[in-house]
Amino acid sequence: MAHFEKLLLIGCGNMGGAMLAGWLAAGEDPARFEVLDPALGAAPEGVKLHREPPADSDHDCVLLGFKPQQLGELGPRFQDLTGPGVTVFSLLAGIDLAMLRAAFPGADAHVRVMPNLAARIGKSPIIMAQSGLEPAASDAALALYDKLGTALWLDDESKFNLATALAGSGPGFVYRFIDALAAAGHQLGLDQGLADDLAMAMVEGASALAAAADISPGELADRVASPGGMTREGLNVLDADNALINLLNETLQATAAKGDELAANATASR
Ligand SMILES: NC(=O)C1=CN([C@@H]2O[C@H](COP(=O)(O)OP(=O)(O)OC[C@H]3O[C@@H](n4cnc5c(N)ncnc54)[C@H](OP(=O)(O)O)[C@@H]3O)[C@@H](O)[C@H]2O)C=CC1
Ligand SMILES: O=C(O)[C@@H]1CCC=N1
Repeated sequence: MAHFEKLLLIGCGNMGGAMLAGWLAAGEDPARFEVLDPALGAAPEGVKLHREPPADSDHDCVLLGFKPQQLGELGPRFQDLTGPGVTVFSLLAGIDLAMLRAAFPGADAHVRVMPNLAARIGKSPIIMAQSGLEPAASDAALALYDKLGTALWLDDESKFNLATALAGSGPGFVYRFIDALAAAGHQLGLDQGLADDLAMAMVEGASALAAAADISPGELADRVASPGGMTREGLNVLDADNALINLLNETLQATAAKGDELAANATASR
């Protein structure tokens, strides 16, 4: 039996919209998708848009793309859309499988999915954890999300918020880094436009090289630092007292902790 032939995306904002665009760009048939979003301007061509929960949809899975803070309010409204024969895929940060099972008890299976915005261009890591999928359905789920980048099962769900902080929120931190690098270049004397262009082009090339290289980013950093040269002086600033590592440690901790808080608040509001 085929799995996940018709996906109903509930909430097509920044992340859901990026995923839908990514699937369509990867050549998926738009007829495979429907969207439920009360105020969305328009769905992509060929994708049916519902303003109200549809009574006649033949979907076999939903993808929850609204905010975790809305679970208590919206969960009860979508019981009819998540009955037997339907798998619930959820993007809701912090909301764990036990909470998804409690919110959508009629569904066949429940899957946490954590992509990032690069799903739009097929370059997102996608972390997944599941409950209730048979092996063939599990393979089909992985294949569906693999079209948006690289999908993988995280065996230990207790690490999901931490993995989310690194890979789901991560682009936000990288964009902040690019901005900060450009701002520093400008403050020290480069024209703003030149600093912006150099920072962007540098990060694009450096990350492509790191992805293609057969040595680690740490070794690559050492290759950039010519003996007795300039780069080592800058690396010394980042490395002093583990400054950068400590900063990122704190960044990931704060981000992951917010996932626990979102879950606790959603539980309290049930
Ligand atoms: N942004 C990101 O990079 C990532 C986000 N996520 C997760 O994705 C989810 C969405 O986040 P994000 O895309 O950033 O947020 P957005 O606010 O951009 O998207 C949420 C969407 O849900 C819609 N919505 C609101 N109420 C309803 C309703 N009753 N029925 C259907 N749709 C509704 C919103 O419409 P309206 O705007 O009109 O209220 C909006 O289009 C969250 O759970 C988040 O944790 C996961 C990974 C990365
Ligand atoms: O900020 C958030 O909560 C979501 C989850 C990961 C990225 N964005």
